[in-house]
Amino acid sequence: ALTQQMALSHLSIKPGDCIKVKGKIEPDAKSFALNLGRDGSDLILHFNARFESLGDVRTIVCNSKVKREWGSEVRESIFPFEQGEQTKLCVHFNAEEVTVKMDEGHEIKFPNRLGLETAEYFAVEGDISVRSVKFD
Ligand SMILES: C=CCO[C@@H]1O[C@H](CO)[C@@H](O[C@@H]2O[C@H](CO)[C@H](O)[C@H](OCc3cn(-c4n[nH]c(N)n4)nn3)[C@H]2O)[C@H](O)[C@H]1NC(C)=O
Repeated sequence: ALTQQMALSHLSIKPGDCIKVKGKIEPDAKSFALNLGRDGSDLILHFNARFESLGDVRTIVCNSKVKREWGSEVRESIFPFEQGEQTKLCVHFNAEEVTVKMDEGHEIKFPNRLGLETAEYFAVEGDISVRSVKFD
């Protein structure tokens, strides 16, 4: 399992809000993840950047979680992260999809399988040290 760096709950994140995370990826990072949803058991997005983990190399794996059960994974085609570097991610969602904007304009979209209209939970885990989290 990934070490939890930060978990915020009792939020009321609305469609259109942007969650901006700035952090530094560890020099020997294997994996880091962002989780957004109702709580740790019900996630509209688990965004897992794997440098080298679970058989994946430099691959973003996205998934959802419903009542603690993982959904079906999607492996993205971009991997705009480097070990030891600063990174900035902006997560926002609506009832249809979740969007993650990364550095240099890279962007991925993932279906909002739970159809959540608000999110109360946001967590960051793995080999990243979070410098700031902004909701605006
Ligand atoms: C090929 C073998 C079977 O498939 C593999 O099955 C693994 C286990 O489900 C998949 O890894 C999980 O993928 C999840 C997203 O779909 C998460 O990234 C999960 O790591 C986050 C995590 C671990 N844990 C955790 N570990 N131990 C406990 N108690 N909790 N909780 N959350 C990973 O452990 C992994 O991504 C998946 N790989 C493929 C290629 O499908």
